[in-house]
Amino acid sequence: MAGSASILTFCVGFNKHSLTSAISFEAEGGYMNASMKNMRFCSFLHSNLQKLCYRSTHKSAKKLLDEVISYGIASKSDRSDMLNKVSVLMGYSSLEDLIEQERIHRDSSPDLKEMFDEFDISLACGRFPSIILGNSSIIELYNEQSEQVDLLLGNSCKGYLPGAVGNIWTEPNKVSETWSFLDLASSNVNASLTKEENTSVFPIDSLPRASKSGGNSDATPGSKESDVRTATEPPQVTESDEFNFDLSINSVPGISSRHRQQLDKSGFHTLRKLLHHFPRTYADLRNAKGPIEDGHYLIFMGTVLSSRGIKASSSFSFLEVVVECEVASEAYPDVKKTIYVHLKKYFRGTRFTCLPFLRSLESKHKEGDLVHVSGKVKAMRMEDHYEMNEYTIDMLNKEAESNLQGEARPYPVYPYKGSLSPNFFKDILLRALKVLPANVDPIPNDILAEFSLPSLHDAYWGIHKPCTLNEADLARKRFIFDEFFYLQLGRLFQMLDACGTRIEKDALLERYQKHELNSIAVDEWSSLTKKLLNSLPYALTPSQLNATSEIIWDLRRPIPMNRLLQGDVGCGKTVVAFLACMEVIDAGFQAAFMVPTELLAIQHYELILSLLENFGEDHLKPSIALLTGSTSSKQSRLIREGLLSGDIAMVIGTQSLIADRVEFAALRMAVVDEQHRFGVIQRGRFNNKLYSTSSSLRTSDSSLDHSPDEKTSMAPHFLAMSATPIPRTLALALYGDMSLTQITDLPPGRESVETFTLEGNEIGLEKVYEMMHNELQAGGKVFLVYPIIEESEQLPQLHAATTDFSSISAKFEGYQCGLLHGRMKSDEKDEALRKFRCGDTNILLSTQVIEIGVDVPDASMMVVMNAERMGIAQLHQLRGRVGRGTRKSMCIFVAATAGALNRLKVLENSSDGFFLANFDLLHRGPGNLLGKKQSGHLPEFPIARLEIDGNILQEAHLAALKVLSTSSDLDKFPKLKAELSMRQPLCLLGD
Ligand SMILES: Nc1ncnc2c1ncn2[C@@H]1O[C@H](COP(=O)(O)OP(=O)(O)OP(=O)(O)O)[C@@H](O)[C@H]1O
Repeated sequence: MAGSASILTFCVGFNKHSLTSAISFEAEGGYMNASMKNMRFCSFLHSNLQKLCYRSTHKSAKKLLDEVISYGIASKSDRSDMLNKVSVLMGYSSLEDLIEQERIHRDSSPDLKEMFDEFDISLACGRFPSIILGNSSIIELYNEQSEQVDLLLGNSCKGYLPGAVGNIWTEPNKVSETWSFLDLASSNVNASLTKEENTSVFPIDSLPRASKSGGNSDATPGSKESDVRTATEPPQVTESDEFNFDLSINSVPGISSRHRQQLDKSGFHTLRKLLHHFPRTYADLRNAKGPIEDGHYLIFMGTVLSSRGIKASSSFSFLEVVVECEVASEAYPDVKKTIYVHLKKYFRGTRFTCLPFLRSLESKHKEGDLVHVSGKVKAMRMEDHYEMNEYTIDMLNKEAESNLQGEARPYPVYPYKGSLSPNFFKDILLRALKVLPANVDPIPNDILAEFSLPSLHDAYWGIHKPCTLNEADLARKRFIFDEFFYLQLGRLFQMLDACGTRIEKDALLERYQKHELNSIAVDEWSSLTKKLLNSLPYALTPSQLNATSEIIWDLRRPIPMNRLLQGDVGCGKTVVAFLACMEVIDAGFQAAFMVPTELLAIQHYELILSLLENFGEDHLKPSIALLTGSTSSKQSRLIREGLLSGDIAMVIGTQSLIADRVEFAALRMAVVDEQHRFGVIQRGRFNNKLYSTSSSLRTSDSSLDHSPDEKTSMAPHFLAMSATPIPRTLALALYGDMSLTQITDLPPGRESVETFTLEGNEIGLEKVYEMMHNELQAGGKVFLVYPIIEESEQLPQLHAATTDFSSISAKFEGYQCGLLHGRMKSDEKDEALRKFRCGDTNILLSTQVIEIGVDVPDASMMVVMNAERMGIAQLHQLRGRVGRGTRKSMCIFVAATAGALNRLKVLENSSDGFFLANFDLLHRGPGNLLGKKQSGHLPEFPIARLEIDGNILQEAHLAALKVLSTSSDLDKFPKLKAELSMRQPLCLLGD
């Protein structure tokens, strides 16, 4: 969409979609370039909300109506809050959900898509592979809030915003009292740095560009620089020794004190911060070649013919700027013809009809000024005259002029930052570039050459002053590479730092570099491990065997394992982890197994006990304990004593395992199930539980590399498990130091779960109940999953487990219903699950507590209410609770609105957890895939996007390994070490 003007125009008649579009647009920054838009949106929202409230008799709806009156003057967070509530009132689970649905709706409706595409200036950059319009956010080194922060954080709202160029609506009522403010904020008409302003700084051309870098310079076609880059005066800083990216902005010559203050106010304190203010996109300054058709978004360059502020009536005025442009004639492409573009901007209100205001407006553009205009064209009556009511206009300087004559080069378009205009950035950045010494790159040349990267010097030039789009693209790749590279380098550096000896360091590096699998064959597994293997009622799948062998190989190494075991739901990870635990227990050590819920802890505990039953002789059985929040204090004291003395070999439990009071005699392995439900910090806490010697634990000759007596402190091996398959790139970003083991096959005999999506209206629910009846009659068991426990006033559209309990019981007479939710006591939950498992209950109404790990192999049907509230990966996890046995199973996702079904459809067609996790990553971003807890530990990548730049992350990982194999303490690369500590103070790295 181009602007709220157009959105509101087509929203005149109320329908749900128009309100959705407007809210979605507003939330995504509709207000962001001109705060006065809120007034307009506010009235629109209010009037439509009134209509909604007639339909809803709910008290909260009325209250919301009162609140929305103040939308226009509310703070950003309050506005966000209001939009959220309106979204919920409309039947969406949240504002984010509304945007998601809106996007899907738009994508699936050709008409709407066309309408949106029409405004999409990404068309102008379609040929530009990696710079994505509106997505290259401003680098925030200091994290201060930019004026242009979207209402919604999160990725869901990015990706189809047209950005400043497309946003046009101007509501003059809020134009600042001082008209001088107008050029900066009153519209999207980009405030140009006027010639007068330019006089306060030295002429750019007097500043030299440092000579071309000595790095991998031939990777960048940067040699075709125009004369503006030539040197005539000595630079302020050219010696790379003296140079530092974190120098104050004062090192850039020729900045007036006013501009310095403005820069400072906008957070540009250092050269690095300034240089990382990247262009939002690049425009092609050559005038349109193809036919000029109504409604097309086009870019022209030309000279201003006239600029007039016209009073049309006592309360109505407009500005008309006419730009003369030369374009290729349609009939004869080689022949030029002249066209006239009329840029029009309207003002309503008596204040805007007075002469000084109009004069001030027209003086912004002078006759003969070279300008670059872009916007939606509409033919006027006169031939070769076109109108643009939604436009941006940029003043061009000499450089652009010379470009026009010579070879066209991409024209960088910068985002506004505070009161600083795009043109100001063009100017100041050119000055900053000129003080860059050629040899500033901390990354060694051979690494640059190996990964075909331009030097840093060339990359800065390439991104700010590219000669070609490829050059800009390559430069952008370099900056993404840097973001990933320093992250990986920091993590690996810290890991190596923790290794005591050279041998350990080499072993660690070798492990990362070797791609072939290292594994220990079953014959060589310890006797206890083999005993457990033989006690299993089934044979391991090839994948399970491989995974166990790989883990055991790691366990026999002198350095702590750090491995992520992942596989689809129900693939049998638990038993692999148990086998690994047996391996360390056999060697005389202890193992801890941490799971996110008590229910799961009990389930695992019961499973291992039942497997140990088959062991026969008692004295060979390791002693195993269960420790959760519900364990009585007496019992938990006994367990803690047992762990400290070494009498207990393995403990299964919840987060209580990492409580300070729990100490181990010889903890050698920590397993964390559903790793991403815990923060990375909790994982790190196991490392504090270093073992000390405990000969009492020794039950056989150790096959591990050394016994506890030989070494007194080593962090335990760490095995994380995840059934939300984390795409490899994400895993690398989250845990740069982790090895990955994947279980790729499912136990034999599993049939895929037949999946349906249905709208939760009366007809839909009747259908669901009918299917449930059929399943129960056929002897099946049904999970009925709810988003909340009790009905809530705030969330009237959500089904609730306890509320539905009696109606479901009545509906399914003759069948027993059970209830399971997080507010029940531990033994009540356990009992509810037990009854369901043994068949005493046939329907289990539950909340998402069952999402993780609950294993009832003969449960054959699942119905998920308000499925629209959950992510795809999460729904897949839930679905994994059925189809775990050999019985044919089915899953129904019920969504509150028809619109929400589209997103869920992917689950009907795929049961591949890796595919679905990738889908979630692409559509909702890493934050949503991982959930709040874990995504909080995701590093910030200002320009890289994990979901599409994954290959660069892999390269960065390899490059970091390469550097550290040459010099594990980075002493051979002092510049790199300095840069690393600048970017990521080493004490803050890792966990
Ligand atoms: N090789 C196998 N052959 C047959 N059944 C198996 C095999 N491995 C595991 N199972 C069974 O498959 C079911 C799922 O196993 P498990 O609970 O270990 O899976 P999981 O990967 O941890 O799943 P989730 O992530 O959903 O918790 C269990 O009932 C288990 O007994």
